Formats: sequence, C-alpha cells, structure tokens
Amino acid sequence: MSKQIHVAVGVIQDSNDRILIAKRPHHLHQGGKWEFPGGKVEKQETTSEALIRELKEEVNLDVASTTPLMEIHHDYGDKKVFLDVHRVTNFSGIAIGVEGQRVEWVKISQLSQYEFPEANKVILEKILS
Ligand SMILES: Nc1nc2c([nH]c(=O)n2[C@@H]2O[C@H](COP(=O)(O)OP(=O)(O)OP(=O)(O)O)[C@@H](O)[C@H]2O)c(=O)[nH]1
Ligand SMILES: [Mg+2]
Repeated sequence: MSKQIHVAVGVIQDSNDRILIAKRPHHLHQGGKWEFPGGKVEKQETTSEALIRELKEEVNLDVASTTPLMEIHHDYGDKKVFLDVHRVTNFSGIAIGVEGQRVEWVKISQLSQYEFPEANKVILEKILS
C-alpha cells in the first residue's frame, strides 16, 4: 500500500477573475495536462507555507496568504494523492513558468476548455458553481 502524497494546490485568482494554470511537463505524473500550480508539502511545513514556497519556485509569484478551499483524496492507481486546495488572491509579481512550463491566465468561463487530471474535476465544479 503506497502512502498518499500530500499536495498543496493553489487556485490563484486575479482582480479580473482569471485563474492561473500551468501545463505539467510530459515526463511527470499526469504529464501534458493542465494543473493548478503547487507541489508536495514537506515535513514541518503547513499547507500554506508549502504553497507559498511552491508558487515562488514554480511560477515566480510572491504570495502573502492563502485560504483553504477544499480537500480531495484521489487514487490514480499508480499514485494516491491528497490535494489540499487553497485559494490565493493576495499575491504580487508576474507569473512565469520558472521550470519552462507554459502558464496561462484563464477566464473562469473558459476553464472547462482545458484538460486537467481526474482529481481536479471537483475543483472545477466548485470554481464554476
Ligand atoms: N500541482 C498539482 N498537482 C496535482 C494537481 N492535480 C493532481 O492530481 N496533482 C497531482 O499531485 C501530485 C504532486 O504534484 P507535483 O508534481 O506538482 O509535486 P511537486 O511540484 O512537489 O513535484 P516534485 O516534488 O516531483 O518536484 C502529482 O502526482 C500530480 O499528478 C494539480 O492541479 N496541481
Ligand atoms: Mg508542482
């Protein structure tokens, strides 16, 4: 039995009601799909601390605070994930794909045009509701 991976995920919303998404590099788990930026929570870190660190590392944003939005448990078969999803509106900086990945600001009404990992379905439903 593999242990589930605790992942901090950010739904980052700007003042024009656009959400930041990034394309997962092909060699990674669920590669080629779009995601909400984030990454694994390390020992001794809160979810918020992990997310603030990951958003600087991955998309170059300086985040001041995050707010819990929802928790998702999903089993991909090859991997079990616990997505600890936070909303982020309090940030500064210009979003860049620091690791070379594509990043896009997308209107909420356009989000369903993009392909996300299976576990993200409930996040999309929540954002769109
Ligand atoms: N960041 C992120 N990960 C997601 C999302 N949806 C989803 O199923 N995941 C899964 O969460 C897991 C961990 O994400 P990650 O690859 O970003 O972790 P990380 O940045 O810390 O990667 P690393 O430690 O390998 O460098 C992956 O298995 C990924 O498929 C999402 O919207 N955003
Ligand atoms: Mg990541």
